[in-house]
Amino acid sequence: MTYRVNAEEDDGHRRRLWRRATRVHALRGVSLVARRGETIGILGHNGSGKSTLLRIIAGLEPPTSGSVLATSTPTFLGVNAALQPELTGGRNVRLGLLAMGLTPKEAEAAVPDVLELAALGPAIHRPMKTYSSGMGARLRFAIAAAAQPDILLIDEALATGDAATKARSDERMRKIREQAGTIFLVSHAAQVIEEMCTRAIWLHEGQIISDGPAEQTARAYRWWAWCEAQGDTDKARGVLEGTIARHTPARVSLAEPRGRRARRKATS
Ligand SMILES: Nc1ncnc2c1ncn2[C@@H]1O[C@H](COP(=O)(O)OP(=O)(O)OP(=O)(O)O)[C@@H](O)[C@H]1O
Repeated sequence: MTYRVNAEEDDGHRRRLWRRATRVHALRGVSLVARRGETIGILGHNGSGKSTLLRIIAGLEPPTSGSVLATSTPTFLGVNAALQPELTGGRNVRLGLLAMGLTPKEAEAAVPDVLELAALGPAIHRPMKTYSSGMGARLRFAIAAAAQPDILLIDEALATGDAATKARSDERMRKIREQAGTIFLVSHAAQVIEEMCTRAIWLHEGQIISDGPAEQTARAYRWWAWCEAQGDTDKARGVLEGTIARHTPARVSLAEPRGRRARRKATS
């Protein structure tokens, strides 16, 4: 996935500045197969391409090359765009549910569950712009959790909230996981990925450098992130190089569905 952007450049002495069209390679050569029953965590540092990958899977952005094939429409648990800061939490619940594709009847039926999970008390009657970031995150997560799609995409929804919220949302996540066929979960928190996922993918500078059991991938990522945070760049580089050396890129080849091939043979 390549973005075309206008970037500013100088001549090295900062005397002159000009804008030049340039390319950002957000993802490179990413191939993967996700199976029913998998909860796939996506890890990577800032700008590594996690959100871009999710947006492409969701169909919100067309990839520069390649394609996404899915058995049903992947649904993004992200309702930020639909919510209105001027409206109360309660009104935003209805708005968010409709924005996620529920019918007015389904939305009305889902409201009590959402309010219970958000647990905002009387604050639910206040405009959303008066909420703390944790309260806003709780409301967004509760709205998002009301959807029960077969392929579910979650971007950082679990990273916020106090301990009580986390316990409630973990419980809700478990239920969502039981109902959904496949889940993709983006998070910076390797521990969340380790606890919630069956498989994890580590993206580094737009490339998959590790794809395997969640515990194994998340631990390697956590070790690398810790070395980076300590400023131990040699050790961090060692972890990165070791991870890349151990990784065997997936060779994805898509066979034509049997029925169609058989039909084509029969008619040719
Ligand atoms: N609309 C866009 N136009 C231009 N560049 C973009 C756009 N969206 C993302 N990028 C670039 O693509 C790269 C990957 O971005 P992306 O948001 O996917 O990373 P991320 O891993 O989700 O980051 P973070 O953890 O900080 O949210 C970054 O270099 C980013 O600047």
